[in-house]
Amino acid sequence: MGDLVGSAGSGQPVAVEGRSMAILYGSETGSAEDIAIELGKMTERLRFQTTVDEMDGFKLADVLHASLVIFVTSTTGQGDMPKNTLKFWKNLRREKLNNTNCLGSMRFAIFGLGDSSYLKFNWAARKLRARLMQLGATEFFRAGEGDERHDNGIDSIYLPWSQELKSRLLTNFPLPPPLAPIPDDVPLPPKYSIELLPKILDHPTPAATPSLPDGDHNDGDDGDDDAERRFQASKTKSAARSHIDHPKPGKEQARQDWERLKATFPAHLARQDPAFERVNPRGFNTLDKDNILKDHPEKYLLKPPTDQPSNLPPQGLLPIPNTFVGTLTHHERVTPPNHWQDVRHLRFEVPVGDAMADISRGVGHLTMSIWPKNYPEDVDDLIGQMGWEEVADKPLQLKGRAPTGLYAHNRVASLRQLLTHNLDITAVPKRSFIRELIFFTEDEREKERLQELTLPGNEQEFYDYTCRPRRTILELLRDFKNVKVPFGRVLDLFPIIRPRDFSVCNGGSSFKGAVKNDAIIVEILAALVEYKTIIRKPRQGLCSRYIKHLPTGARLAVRLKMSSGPRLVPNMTWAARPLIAIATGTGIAPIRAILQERDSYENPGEAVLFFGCRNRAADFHFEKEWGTYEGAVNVFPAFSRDRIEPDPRTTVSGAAPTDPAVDLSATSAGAVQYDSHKNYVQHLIRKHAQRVGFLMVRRPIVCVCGNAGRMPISVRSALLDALVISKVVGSVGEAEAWLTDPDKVTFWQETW
Ligand SMILES: Cc1cc2nc3c(=O)[nH]c(=O)nc-3n(C[C@H](O)[C@H](O)[C@H](O)COP(=O)(O)O)c2cc1C
Repeated sequence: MGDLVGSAGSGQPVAVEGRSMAILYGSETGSAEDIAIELGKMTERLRFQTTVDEMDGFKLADVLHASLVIFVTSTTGQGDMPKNTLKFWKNLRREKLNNTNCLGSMRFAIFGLGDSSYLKFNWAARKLRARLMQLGATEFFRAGEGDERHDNGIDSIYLPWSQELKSRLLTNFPLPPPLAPIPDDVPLPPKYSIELLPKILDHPTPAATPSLPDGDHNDGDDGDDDAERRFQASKTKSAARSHIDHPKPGKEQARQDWERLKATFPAHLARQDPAFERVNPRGFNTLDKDNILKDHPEKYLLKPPTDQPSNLPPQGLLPIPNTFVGTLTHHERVTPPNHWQDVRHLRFEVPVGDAMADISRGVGHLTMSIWPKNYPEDVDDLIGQMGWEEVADKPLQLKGRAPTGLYAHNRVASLRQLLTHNLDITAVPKRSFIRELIFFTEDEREKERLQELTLPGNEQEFYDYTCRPRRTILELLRDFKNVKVPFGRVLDLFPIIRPRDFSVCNGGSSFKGAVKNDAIIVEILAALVEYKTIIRKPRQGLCSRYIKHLPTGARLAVRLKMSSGPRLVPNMTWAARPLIAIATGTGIAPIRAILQERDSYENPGEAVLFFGCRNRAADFHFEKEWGTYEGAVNVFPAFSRDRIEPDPRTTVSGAAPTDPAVDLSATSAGAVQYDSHKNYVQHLIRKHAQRVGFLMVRRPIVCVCGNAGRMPISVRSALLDALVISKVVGSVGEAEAWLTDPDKVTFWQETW
């Protein structure tokens, strides 16, 4: 971290010497990372020399060089730290640091992201904060705890917190006169650099993607070596269509882009110019507030998703570290065609080679990550909108640091390849994205509208325009037609495609029933995300659309990792413990894996499964399987949309199937009419309270998987009631203590 850097268009340096800020994040699915990036932009404007990276990207010693440190972390698993913090966290927890006051010089602030439906709300941030203070660090600003359960999600807490933090920084860390913060309408210098290479790609078609060399282990060959080699090698091949281009040298191109950018400002001057309206005689209807916010579906060129798009995303494997090459061997829609939800059962054959022993240890507890890709029609669309046709298929070299999670062979890719494999052009735009667009349009109305959408106080408007209709970046760019992003800025602007994690839904012999010795069979159950939004335009999640059309035989880079929390089937002793599983929808996936894994041991313990779905006929997943397990698995399905009637198949043989006359006065719900009108898992838990109580005193494993939100809260309350109803304890307070005592119950929740 060093001297003055760059210039922010005012002739003044961007950062002040010795005024440095390290922003360290821990994130599983990107929310904490987005916040860290946004905070980074804020502190850059306050002229802190700012570095934003995941915690594991920092060495503890380096962090101490920063004047101030901001930590942003989500909580995952059961109150656990996110994966990209584990190295840093381990370092911080070393015993030899105890009583050393080694962080005595650190001044920090922390923002946590969590979900209050979890038992251990925001525990990662709390644990981290406690340890930092224990090692002598000083908190310079109060901790913030965002909660997904709030009306506007994390923003409800984050926005006021960050505004207050900004004021505090301005007051407590004043800038030396005559410096002032960089105004919001002056662009910040680019962070990432890509330059044109003076050769064309050997496969300049939309479908062109680099492919892996031999072998099935995807090693993530992401080195910096000899970027030209591949192009040289293809020279003869592509001679017929090759032409020598003379692009500007990268630095010169970047400088020109930068000058052009700066020239579009300051915005307020243009806005005040009365001639502006005259030189823009075309109507601004599409940008008028009413049109933008009310939205007219017919404005969009996007066709509703068809069942078989003509042009599928290209196959081809990115050099993603620690991945294997999985081949799709089975792909089936398991819900009827007329059912509202499209759920897919996919099976992959994955040669894992030497990693077999490691992976086998995690069976029953694994997730599989898949990196989705964009469709060629969307990529073409964006290239057209931005006017990138000339450069779209030319090789680009990534210089310096690349954004976290961006993978390209030898750091060379065409713009089309980046847009296809790396950049999430159909994500719902974040506030920081919209704010950046202001710098890329010369149309004053557009600038003004973009600004309005991001102003503090306009959260509802922002939310109505982006999240509620789940508008995509592509669609937003169609609304703001004059936004032209220089291709060299794509890495600064567009989010990176993140892998989507799916719980592996098989275990035991089904998992290890290998075709070859070093191959395993991995199955997932994927509910495709398809929305009908308030603007009546059907929407699909990026990964859902990708999976929907994946043909059998497709080869994908997949990563297998252990879910967080305790391993639930590590050995025979654990397999023999009772299991109380509660799942809704595709939350059944990890439960099935656990049941199959338990079944591979002799004498697995008794299991009860409360499974919530809509209809027996539509989404009672794996119905036919439940009777085939060796161990006792008693399944109590709760069909929320079917007529409720006693079903002999759902009762426990030999055990009390229904409640006796119970005294409900001590339960949380008082006199609960638990199964008179509704049929959800929580009602069945109360109904079968005696069975639940019977298992609760036998040191069970309790798993809750499925939808986040009300479900885990209601289930918890029902479990507490079951403990009271079955007279295991005398009050809800005692039940609470029972459920949270790790010596009595192992509690595991995975909801999303
Ligand atoms: C599998 C899973 C486990 C979670 N566990 C917890 C938890 O124990 N405590 C909590 O407060 N939030 C928990 N959350 C909520 C996340 O912290 C929250 O959604 C956050 O915004 C995610 O941020 P990220 O995308 O940066 O990881 C969990 C979320 C998921 C999907």
